[in-house]
Amino acid sequence: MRAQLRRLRQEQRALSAQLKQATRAVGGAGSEAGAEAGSPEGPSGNDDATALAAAKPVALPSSSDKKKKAKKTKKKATSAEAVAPSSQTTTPTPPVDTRAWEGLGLHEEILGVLSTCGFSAPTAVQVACLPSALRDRRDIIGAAQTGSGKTLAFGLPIMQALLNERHMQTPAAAEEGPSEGPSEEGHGDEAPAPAATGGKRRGALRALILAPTRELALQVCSHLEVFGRALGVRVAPIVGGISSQKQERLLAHAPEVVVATPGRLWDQMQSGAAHLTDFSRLAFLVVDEADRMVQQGHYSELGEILGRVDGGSGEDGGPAPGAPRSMQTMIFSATLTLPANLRHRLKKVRRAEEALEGGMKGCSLSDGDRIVVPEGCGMQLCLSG
Ligand SMILES: Nc1ncnc2c1ncn2[C@@H]1O[C@H](COP(=O)(O)OP(=O)(O)OP(=O)(O)O)[C@@H](O)[C@H]1O
Repeated sequence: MRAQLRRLRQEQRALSAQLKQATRAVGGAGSEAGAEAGSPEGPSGNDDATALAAAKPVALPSSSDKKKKAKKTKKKATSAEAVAPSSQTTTPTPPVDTRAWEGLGLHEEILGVLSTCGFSAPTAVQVACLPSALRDRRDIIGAAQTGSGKTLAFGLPIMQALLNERHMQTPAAAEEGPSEGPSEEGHGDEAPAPAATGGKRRGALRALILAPTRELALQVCSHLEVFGRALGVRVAPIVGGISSQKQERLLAHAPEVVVATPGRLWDQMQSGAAHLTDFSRLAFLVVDEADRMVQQGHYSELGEILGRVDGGSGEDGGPAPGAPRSMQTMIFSATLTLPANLRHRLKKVRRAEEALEGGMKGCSLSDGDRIVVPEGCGMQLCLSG
């Protein structure tokens, strides 16, 4: 019995030594990543969380990081100049093989960014959405769980379209590659214009992404900025918590991509903010977390915004001069596929459908439990687990 006990103790000691060694190894790498990425945890942070971040060789925030960052952002956003850190220092990681992305129709430069981000393969929702969005330029209703990679499912088609445009317009300048990315201050503020524009600010808003909360909007913005910096596409947020001076500065740079919450965007639109009066060149409208959008009481602002974006004058509902000719609409939600309370959720989506009338033409909900996308309506339904 004693011998058995001794053996057990020895095994326990050996195990705990192994555990310590492993923790040190992981903690070291995690601390580095945390410190470089400006992790709030720092070297002495939560081991598990930093280990996860370190294990994922990506510049973009992981889901756990996103939650931490959302909290951090929430705190920061209450101060006058608050925006989430856009220029996260990237952890230098060896580029990964991106052959798994081939066949989806992505530009080589985008594959390059995916490689440096460490994204070796697309997620299911990305596989489901990208070909339809990129090649067929179809409208998308995308539904997939939180953390499944929806941001790039709608973000990459936007980046690709702007990149293609740049290549077509100024092949010589495009070969020179993008200029320096946005400043460390964040979210494109005071950044130089991309080289492809010959130093001039590009004019019109090309993509509008709506998210229900400022935290989500800032997360999406940060994700896309990683690509924007590399590709010379300016991305900026319009959310509460950013001072009006800072907001003006951001818009003065005429970002091609704006990520906004409906409330703040509508305020800015009503006050005639520069860059938000002409949607005639808008090529993408994305509504992220569409069901939450309705839950969070953005219904009326969303309706107003979509009215303007869709070319309604806002008064008689008729098409405004210069209304966008061919806008691609993508509506994403994390919750459409969850079986629990599906009917309940669909009721909310039905209201969302009304609010999003402009973007969901031709798509309806059946009496049962699924969204009906009629054949040939030009809309792709992408569901993923
Ligand atoms: N192809 C990929 N390979 C590896 N990681 C990826 C890939 N695409 C996205 N990610 C990472 O997965 C995480 C979740 O992605 P994303 O934020 O787009 O998910 P989401 O579905 O929008 O989640 P949420 O509903 O919470 O916004 C992010 O950290 C992102 O950097």
